[in-house]
Amino acid sequence: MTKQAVVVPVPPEAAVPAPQLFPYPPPRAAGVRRKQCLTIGAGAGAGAPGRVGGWVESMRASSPTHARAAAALADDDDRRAAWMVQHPSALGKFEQVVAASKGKQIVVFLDYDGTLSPIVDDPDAAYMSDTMRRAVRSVAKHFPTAIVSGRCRDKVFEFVKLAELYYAGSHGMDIKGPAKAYRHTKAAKAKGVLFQPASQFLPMIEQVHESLVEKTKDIPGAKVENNKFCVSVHFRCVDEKSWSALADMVKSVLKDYPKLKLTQGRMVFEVRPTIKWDKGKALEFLLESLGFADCADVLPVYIGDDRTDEDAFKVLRKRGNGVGILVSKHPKDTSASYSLQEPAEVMEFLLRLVEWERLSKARPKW
Ligand SMILES: O=P(O)(O)OC[C@H]1O[C@H](O[C@H]2O[C@H](CO)[C@@H](O)[C@H](O)[C@H]2O)[C@H](O)[C@@H](O)[C@@H]1O
Repeated sequence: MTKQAVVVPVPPEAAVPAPQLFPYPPPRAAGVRRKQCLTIGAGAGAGAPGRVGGWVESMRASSPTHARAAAALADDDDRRAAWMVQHPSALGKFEQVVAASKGKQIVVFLDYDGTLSPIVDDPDAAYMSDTMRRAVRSVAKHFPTAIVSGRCRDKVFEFVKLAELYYAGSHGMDIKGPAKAYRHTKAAKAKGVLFQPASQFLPMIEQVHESLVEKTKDIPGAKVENNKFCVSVHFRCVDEKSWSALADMVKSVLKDYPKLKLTQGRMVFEVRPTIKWDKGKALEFLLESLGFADCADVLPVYIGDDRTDEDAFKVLRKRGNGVGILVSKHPKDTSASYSLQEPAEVMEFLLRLVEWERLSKARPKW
């Protein structure tokens, strides 16, 4: 077993005080540094001198190889143990998680890549297993369930293939509900909901997508993905020596589009409209559409692995209501309260949630 694969158990209850659902401000785990913010605002597309070094550093930080090497240097085991105290396993603390739902309707929000499907080199081959699909289908039978993804909504639907779910594609900028309303929901408007707050950006995103494809075509391994209201530029398969050149190219395209901003995910640049809309806003929108604007009625459970999921974790913290679960094998600065290591653990958690709901007699239903 490699060092990274070692699961550091959460110390016994007696030794470690049970974490609050939402300790605020979120405690910083020892040795975990806040990630550099890569958002480029209006007009700052390519101008900032000396920024390329920062970009490459951040690109390295999103590479597991570098993260592992850095973690090893900084005494990985100790850091992980400290981090796990602050972000215990949602499986290990399952009873604590579901206890918070007493008298409330659980609503489940699931990120796709890295949460329901393993991270792979080819974004077009990020398939979800049939067993995971069955688990998500079972969850949706019991709880309103939404997929919240950076991908184009149609593409994520092609992977998930479950018509009974809500889908929020393009980082929440393209929200669609199932044709049939959930019996668990309280609001009629949840049925057939469609919300696209960035629709005026469509022509601009098309243009930028074309420019990025053209500009990056000579960088081996670079892949530009059109996610409808946003564009991804992947560098997972790009030689590290070309990362700086790629970052420069993306920035040079964006300098003509001050209404677009650049953020970074797992070995990917994400070009998005500057509108104040993200996965956190999508979560709030969906809760309201489902008739659960009031925190007293609902327990949102959000599971995700990426930086963009942090917007949703922050919303849960701000509401003081909900369970944020980060999928990660490594300590990361996060606003989530709990952790799961990988998609296989996400599936186990979902199945346990279904089983718990089946066995639960006392909890009121809507
Ligand atoms: O919000 P998500 O559903 O997590 O989408 C975020 C990005 O996910 C995809 O990229 C990531 O997964 C790929 C396949 O495993 C991997 O090759 C890539 O390195 C990851 O960043 C998707 O392709 C992007 O468009 C999404 O923005």
